[in-house]
Amino acid sequence: MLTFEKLTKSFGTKTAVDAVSLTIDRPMMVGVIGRSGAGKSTLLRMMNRLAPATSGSFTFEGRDITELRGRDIRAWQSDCAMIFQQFNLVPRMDVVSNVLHGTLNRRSTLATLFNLFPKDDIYRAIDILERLGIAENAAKRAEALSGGQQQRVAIARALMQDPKIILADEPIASLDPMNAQIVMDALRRIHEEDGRMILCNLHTLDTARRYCDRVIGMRDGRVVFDGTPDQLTTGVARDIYGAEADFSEEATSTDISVLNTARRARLETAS
Ligand SMILES: Nc1ncnc2c1ncn2[C@@H]1O[C@H](COP(=O)(O)OP(=O)(O)OP(=O)(O)O)[C@@H](O)[C@H]1O
Repeated sequence: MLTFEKLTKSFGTKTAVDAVSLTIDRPMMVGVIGRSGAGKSTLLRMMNRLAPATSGSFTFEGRDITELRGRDIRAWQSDCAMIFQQFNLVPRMDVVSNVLHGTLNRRSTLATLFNLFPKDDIYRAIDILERLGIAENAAKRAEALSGGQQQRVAIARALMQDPKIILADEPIASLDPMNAQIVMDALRRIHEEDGRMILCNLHTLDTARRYCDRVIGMRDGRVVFDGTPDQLTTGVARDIYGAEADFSEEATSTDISVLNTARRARLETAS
């Protein structure tokens, strides 16, 4: 269904993604983990065609996405929606208009200019907001919402495109543990209920283990692990993160109870 064949991206002499080859043969929730600079964002940006590949290919349902040009790239970006760590909403615009902007790729410039949206799209946007539990905020400015609510607006905007794939680049990195959980629960539900494929860059091991069907570990642009969450042992994680013997899983955790335990342990050691 989705195949990477020696997909590579270089910036000058730096190879950010180095000959990545893998296949994802059915819609699943895939977590991509690795330390900062491992190439996770660059991989997703190439998939979405926000960045062109230097070499290699990426095919979806038999179509080489790296070969697309112009209008075909925009059509692909509708099928393959992306959400970001910083939400990328229009802060002063109301929530429902932000969600409706998910339809920009299929609307005329004039309609966009005057913010004209078909009634059916408005109803659909509100339905999606309802599904994500934030419909009561539809008329508020995006900037008035909490981070977790804003990320759910961004997910709603992505769903408005009715995408086959959702790419999430560190979707919970700016959120507190409680909101992180709400956003990850929403993504998991969207995968399970709609059968959409979700690829999610994650900083934290426990989130990858808890929510993903498959985990891909990257190090220095290469895939160094590709397996199920239960194969992701501490030893494997240490290898992915290139960490020393003092590597601690808690350092990559967003789970409230794990954080509290780690904090307690640190306090006990200090006293
Ligand atoms: N536009 C760019 N120009 C030059 N180098 C870049 C560019 N984008 C990324 N890089 C480099 O490519 C490498 C991979 O970066 P990338 O952002 O993909 O890593 P990452 O795993 O997503 O890290 P993080 O978790 O910090 O976002 C890094 O060394 C980075 O400095």
